[in-house]
Amino acid sequence: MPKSNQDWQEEYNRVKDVGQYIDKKIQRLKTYMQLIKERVIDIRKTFWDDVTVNLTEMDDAIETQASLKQQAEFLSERERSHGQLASEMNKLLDLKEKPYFGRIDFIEANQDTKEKIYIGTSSLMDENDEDFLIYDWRAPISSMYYDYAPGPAAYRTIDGEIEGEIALKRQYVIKQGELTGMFDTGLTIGDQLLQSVLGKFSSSKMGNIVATIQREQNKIIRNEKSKMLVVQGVAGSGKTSAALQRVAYLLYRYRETLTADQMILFSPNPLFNSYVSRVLPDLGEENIKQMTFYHYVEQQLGSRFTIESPFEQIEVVFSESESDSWSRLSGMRYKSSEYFLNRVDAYLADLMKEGLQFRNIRFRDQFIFTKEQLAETFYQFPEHVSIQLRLEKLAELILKRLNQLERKWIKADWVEDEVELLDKADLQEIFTKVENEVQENREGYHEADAESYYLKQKVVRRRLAPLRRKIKQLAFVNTKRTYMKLFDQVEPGEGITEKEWLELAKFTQENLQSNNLTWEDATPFLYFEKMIVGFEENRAIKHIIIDEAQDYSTFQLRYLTYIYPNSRMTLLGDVNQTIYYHSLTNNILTEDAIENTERVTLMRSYRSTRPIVEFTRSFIEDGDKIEPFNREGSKPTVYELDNQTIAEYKLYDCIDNYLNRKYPHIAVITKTMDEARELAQLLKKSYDQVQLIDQETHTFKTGIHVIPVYLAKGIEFDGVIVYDASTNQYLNELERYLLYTACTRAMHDLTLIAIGGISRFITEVPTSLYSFYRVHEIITE
Ligand SMILES: Nc1ncnc2c1ncn2[C@@H]1O[C@H](COP(=O)(O)OP(=O)(O)OP(=O)(O)O)[C@@H](O)[C@H]1O
Repeated sequence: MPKSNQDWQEEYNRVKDVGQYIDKKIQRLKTYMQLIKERVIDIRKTFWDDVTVNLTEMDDAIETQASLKQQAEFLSERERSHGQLASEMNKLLDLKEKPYFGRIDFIEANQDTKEKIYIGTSSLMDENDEDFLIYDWRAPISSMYYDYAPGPAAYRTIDGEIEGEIALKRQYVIKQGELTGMFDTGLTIGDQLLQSVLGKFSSSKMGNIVATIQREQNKIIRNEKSKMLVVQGVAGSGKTSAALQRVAYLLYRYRETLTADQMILFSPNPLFNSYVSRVLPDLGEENIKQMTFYHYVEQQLGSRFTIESPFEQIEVVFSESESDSWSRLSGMRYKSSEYFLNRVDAYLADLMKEGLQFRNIRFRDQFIFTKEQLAETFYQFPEHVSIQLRLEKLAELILKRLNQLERKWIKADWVEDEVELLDKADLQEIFTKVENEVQENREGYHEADAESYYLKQKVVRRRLAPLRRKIKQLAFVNTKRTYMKLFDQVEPGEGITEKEWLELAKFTQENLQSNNLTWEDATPFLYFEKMIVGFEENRAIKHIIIDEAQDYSTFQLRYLTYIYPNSRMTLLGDVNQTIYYHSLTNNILTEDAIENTERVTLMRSYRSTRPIVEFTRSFIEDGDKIEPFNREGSKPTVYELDNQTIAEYKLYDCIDNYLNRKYPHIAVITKTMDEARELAQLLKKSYDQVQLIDQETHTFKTGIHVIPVYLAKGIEFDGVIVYDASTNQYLNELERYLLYTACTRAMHDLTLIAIGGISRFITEVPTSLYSFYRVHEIITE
């Protein structure tokens, strides 16, 4: 729709006017903040002047304490309000740059007036605090901007649905407070604007998408009803983006009852944490806690076990073959299956009757309870009493026994010896205690005896403290040994032969025996243990968001629902980007079993150019259903090269090409960590800014990244080189997904280099969709 000059002028002037008004507010706020700052400095300086310190009498001391408390509260209140004003200031500074990005003109049903709704990242009221100059993108009325084309429209408020008509929908390009472009749009929000946003170079930090949220993404962002929201979205469809805008939306929508520390994002790797860390602060919200599931398991079990990381497990998968007589692969699949979960649950039920393993409780080589005695007492409880309750009762009993023994040990010789080792502070504490008791004038009180008794008691209690702590933690039950015994029962079950089961049992038990936890055992073991000793529930968490959810097992999901019982869940993933072997057969995104679930599917891919999407979607089943966003670019290039020397030469060539295009983020994606390490070493000889990404890398910078595919999850690069895309690297089903994941990281350019024959997944792609070169030798001058 052509815009008239008058329209343009009016909009141009409005941006200027709003800008001036924001400037005025900034100045006012600055002055006010300066005042508060001076006051805070003043209070700090004169803090002690305003406190009356008098410690002579008890009453005076109490008064002093109250006066101190009052002064400290006053100071922290001022500091807090300075903090709030600083956040208000940040919002205003952002609005000054870009006050709004969209507008709808809405005529409410049965009313004549047309309301112009300008939409930005936060709201702004006029001078009289009466009208909105800008509406927050999360306000109920703003939802129509994302959901409707011009014509009939409606939005929901707490009082019900408001119907009406959108007379105009407009988008703005505002740079540094100046209007530089505007478009009147139809249903989809500004193909034109989206084109320009998506065509830009990548950034080290993901940006927000509030100006161009698409309708189907808006469904995810504003979903409020579902206890569980499952999003299956193709690569680059904006799952992570939608998830983060959803967090911002929920924080706004429930600002009275929900805070950032009540939400957790489970992310695929540490690098991803850094990559998405700016989205929420840029939207004026605090970041929420982010962690990987591995990190969580480490926190829980890391002090007792060496835990294999999920990435180490992937590397094992690459080196194993299913045709081996027994491979860990079948174990991985088995241990993450619903079947195994049921097996574990059945075993837990059996433990109510028999089989729970205990540890001897000893103190200084003396048995307090043997494991047999503990088992006997445990199984004397009625069968219906839960394991956890029985253990708690048992702990009480043990602690009681310890109290009795403590009195006996106080008289022991070793205690006498150790009293000599007590330090000054300990002695002082006991002397004061005795002094106080002397003052109580108890009859027959003997000071020296009391001192000696308390000193010995101190020695015994100190020595007993670790044991008491362990007993309170129910550490006298041997969960490891009990879990190991599960594998003594010969019961192969689904998809696993008896011979395989025996191998699997031996492998599991040997590992556990030496305190090594494979990744496939980590969650089942954790689940098993917590079912016995009790889950540490975190009832404060109200929302958890799981990105790359396709890689989670049923166990992991079940576990999370147990530890966050009050939480809603948002699961986002893509079955075609599965990187864990176990998920090939049990993918939670495709399971129907999850109850109370709402599902949303995203089929449009925004990250990559049309030619890249057309190429990559050919690798996967039903790929033709993936809709590319119409952004032009060159076709992916595939090189089939005879040997490594030529391949390396081509690699340099491609990197030079990408560098010439000034791509800020270039990735050389390998299959394994070893390959990445070797290549990074090689490339560092010729280029600055080469960064090897491993599982410890926490920050994402500009430059050339050499990265194994499984660590590139969730991240994007301007130009991607897949090295090496040969048939012996990408052959089986899991490798199909890996190749798809690697290629879909590319925004603008994609090159695949294969040493020897190209992968069968590439040969399945119609040749019209890529440029192909076979090179036997490189001729240089
Ligand atoms: N509505 C949108 N407006 C602008 N950019 C968008 C929009 N939706 C997605 N994008 C962009 O597309 C790219 C991919 O988005 P995102 O990483 O959220 O997708 P994803 O589905 O999580 O991808 P993957 O599963 O492949 O990691 C990002 O650069 C994001 O900014």
